[in-house]
Amino acid sequence: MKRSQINQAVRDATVCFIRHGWTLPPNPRWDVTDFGRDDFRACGLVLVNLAEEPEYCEKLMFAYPHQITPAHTHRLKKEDIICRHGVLEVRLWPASPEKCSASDPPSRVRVDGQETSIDAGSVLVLQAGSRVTLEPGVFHSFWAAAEDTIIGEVSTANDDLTDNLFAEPVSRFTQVEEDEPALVRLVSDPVL
Ligand SMILES: O=C(CO)[C@@H](O)[C@H](O)CO
Repeated sequence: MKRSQINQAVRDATVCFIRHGWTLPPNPRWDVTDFGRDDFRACGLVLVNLAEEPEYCEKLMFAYPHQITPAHTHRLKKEDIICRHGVLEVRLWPASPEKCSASDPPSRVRVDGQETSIDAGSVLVLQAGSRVTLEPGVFHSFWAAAEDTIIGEVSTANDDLTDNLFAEPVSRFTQVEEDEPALVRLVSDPVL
């Protein structure tokens, strides 16, 4: 990604967070990625790592409408993905998507704490305030289905270097092309 695109995404996410009352801490830990696909508006995510403790983590995320986070699961992390504002759509598979078929028995996930049956590859629509609880091994892909969608994540330990298993080859962190000065430092930027 170009640094100018990253700067614009940080500005757009900041405006959206402020507009809906999500005040960031000083020196937020920004993470902006196109998952190596080089088509950020179609595939990408803006994240702020709010808490990064060994026992628990929290993130605040922003996605443009229909911008997708590609199908992945986690080796160890259990997480709640939360729609904080707007509408969030989450596609779920009990295992790697290419191993699932429509005839598989429905799997159980918890939505707002309630066990729910869901067919492999079907889409959950989360309205603001709702969350889905994902155990390690459950593949998920998500996107914003409305303007100003703000996404929360509360989880066990997060390690984006080693814990993501993507269904298709992607690169978790983007390669940055420096075309203007950086507005913020990303978690993936080299330490100077
Ligand atoms: O786990 C998630 C979303 O499910 C993010 O925290 C990761 O950073 C995506 O790679």
